[in-house]
Amino acid sequence: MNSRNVCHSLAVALRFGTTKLNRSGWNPSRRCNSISSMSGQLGGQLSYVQRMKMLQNLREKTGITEEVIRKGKCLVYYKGDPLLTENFSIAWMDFDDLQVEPKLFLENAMLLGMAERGEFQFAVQIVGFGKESKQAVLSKSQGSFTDFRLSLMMMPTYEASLASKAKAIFNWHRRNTHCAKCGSPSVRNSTASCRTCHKCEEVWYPTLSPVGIVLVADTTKSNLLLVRQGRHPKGMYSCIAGYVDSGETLEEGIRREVAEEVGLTVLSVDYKASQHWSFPTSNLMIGCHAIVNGNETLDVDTSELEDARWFSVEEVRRSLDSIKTNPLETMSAIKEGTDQFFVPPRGTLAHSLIDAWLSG
Ligand SMILES: NC(=O)c1ccc[n+]([C@@H]2O[C@H](COP(=O)([O-])OP(=O)(O)OC[C@H]3O[C@@H](n4cnc5c(N)ncnc54)[C@H](O)[C@@H]3O)[C@@H](O)[C@H]2O)c1
Repeated sequence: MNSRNVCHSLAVALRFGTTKLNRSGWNPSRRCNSISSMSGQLGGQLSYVQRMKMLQNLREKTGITEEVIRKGKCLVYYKGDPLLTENFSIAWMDFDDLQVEPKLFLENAMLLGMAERGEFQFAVQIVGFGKESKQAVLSKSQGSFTDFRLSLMMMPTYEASLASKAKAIFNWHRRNTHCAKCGSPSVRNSTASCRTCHKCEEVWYPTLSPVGIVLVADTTKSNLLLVRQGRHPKGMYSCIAGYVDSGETLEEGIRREVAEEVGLTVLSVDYKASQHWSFPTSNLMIGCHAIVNGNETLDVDTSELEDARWFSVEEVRRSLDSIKTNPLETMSAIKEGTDQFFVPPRGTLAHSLIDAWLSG
C-alpha cells in the first residue's frame, strides 16, 4: 500500500462520525472526509500506536464501511480450514477477488487487525457465499485450504495467532446467538468484537479462559517431567496444563494442577510466555517453568492422564532437535502413530516452554 492509501485508511478509520449506525454498526452510505490534515504526518508505515488506535476506533465508534472493506486483505476460511500458500503462510486475498457483495461479506467476516503498511486484515468464512465459492476462491488465489491444526503448527507465529483468533471468534458467534440475560436473539457488530441483545441491549464479548501450562523440572535440573493424555497422539508427552479456577492466581492454579495430576509439591513458579489456543474453545495459555521436589513419589491421576514420566534433559533435547529439523516429517509421523517418544510440535506453547528451558 502506498503512503496515499495509508493516509486514506487512517482517515477512514479515525473519523469520529456523527452518523447514527444501524445495530450491526454497518453503514454502507458513509463516505470519507478530507485527509489533508493528516497527510503531512505519515510516511509509508504506521506505528503500532496508530494502528491500535485505528482498530479501536473501528470497533468502538465508526464500525466497518465499504471503503474499509475495499482496503482490506482477507484470510479466507472454508469449513474451518484457512487458505495458505505452499509455504504455510496466509494466502491473503483482496476483497474484489472474492466477488461478493460487501453486505454478505461483512455478515461472514471479522476484523482481525492491521498490517504495518496500513492494510486492514479480515478473516472471512466463504461457506455462506454459495456452492461455487470454494472453486472460485481457489481459481483466484495461489493457496489451498489446509487442515487447521496442521496450519497452526506450521505457520509463522504471528500468522498462527491471527488464524487462532479468527477461529475462536467465529466459533463464539456461532454458539452465542442469544442473550444469556433475557434469552432474546443478539446481533453482532460489524467488526465481530461483540454482540448486543435486541431486547435488553446487554452487550456480550467473546469469552477467553485462562489455562496455566507448566514445564516441571526437579531441583537438580537434569530431569523434566512430561505427561500424556489418552487423546494425545501415540508417543507424545507434553507439559501439565489446567484451567485456572475463579478466585485463584496463576501460581495457585499451577500448584494445584501439579498436585492433582502428579502428586508433587511445587517449590517455585516462573512465568515465561503466553499463547492464544482455540482448541476446543478460546483459551489463553499462560506458560511457566516450575521446580518441584523430585524426591516425592509420582502419584498420577489416571482419570486425567495416561502416563507421567521423568525424562533426562538429553532425551528431551534429542526429541526437540528432531522436530525442529524435520517439522513436516514429524507431523506425518504423529498422524500415522509412532512408538517413539516425542515432544509437542512447534506452534504449541508446550514446545516453546521446552525449547526455552533447554536453551536457558
Ligand atoms: N498449546 C499447548 O501447548 C497446550 C498443551 C497442553 C494443553 N493445551 C490446552 O490446554 C487446555 C487445558 O488442558 P486440559 O488438559 O486441562 O484440558 P481438558 O479439556 O482435559 O480439561 C480438563 C477439565 O477442565 C474442565 N474444563 C473444561 N473447559 C473448561 C473451561 N473453559 N473453564 C474451566 N474448566 C474447564 C473440565 O472439567 C475438563 O474435564 C486445553 O484446551 C488443551 O488443548 C495446550
